[in-house]
Amino acid sequence: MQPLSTNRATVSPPAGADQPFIAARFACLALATVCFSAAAGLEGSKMGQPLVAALPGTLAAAALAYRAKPALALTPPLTLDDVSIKEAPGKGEGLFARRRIEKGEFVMDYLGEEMDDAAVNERYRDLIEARYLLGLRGPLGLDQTWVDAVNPEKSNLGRYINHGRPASLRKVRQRFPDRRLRFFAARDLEVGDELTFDYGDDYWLGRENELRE
Ligand SMILES: C[S@@+](CC[C@H](N)C(=O)[O-])C[C@H]1O[C@@H](n2cnc3c(N)ncnc32)[C@H](O)[C@@H]1O
Repeated sequence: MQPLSTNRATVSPPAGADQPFIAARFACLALATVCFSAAAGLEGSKMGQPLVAALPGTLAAAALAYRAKPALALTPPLTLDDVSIKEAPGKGEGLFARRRIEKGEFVMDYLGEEMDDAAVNERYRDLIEARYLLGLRGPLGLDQTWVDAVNPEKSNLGRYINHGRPASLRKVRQRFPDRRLRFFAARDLEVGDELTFDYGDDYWLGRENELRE
């Protein structure tokens, strides 16, 4: 887990920061395709053998390609130089752009206290009280890690991002090397635009009356 305090670093990320990851993904896929084609093109009538031989490498390259985007090092997260915390009518406080944020730019992760089911049950008798709690499912949805950003001292600016639909941020769920939710700009944001992500329908069950899209 990264440091949890609100990030006030002054470094601003360059625009279009997720383009290298898209390039990496395509490069890996291209490599996988080349390996596969080379193996499949080997002489002989037993096509099955080279195909089987190429399979592990192809799968590994495809997995790497799939994971490359979120797992590679990113530009620094946005700070209070780039965004501000302001009143968002009907939603409490929210996060707003202080400068133009370009589509594809890395915004930040959702950081907070990492908890297991037992810790969550101990903290909250009813999950409706858990307004800053995010569940990150593992492979096949078998286990779940919780991130609770209720404490501003143990979370980051991600806790101020309100729900929106359509959202101005795109979510990327990272599972490797650690589990986290990352935000990228889904479109160009102008100064004053609100940063939002889609919380999902489940979040609003029992809270329907509060919702302002
Ligand atoms: C993670 S917090 C977001 C930051 C919060 N607005 C604040 O002031 O700290 C989630 C809570 O914000 C409010 N909220 C977020 N998006 C909303 C929306 N679209 N409509 C109404 N309330 C919203 C709800 O109270 C929700 O439980």
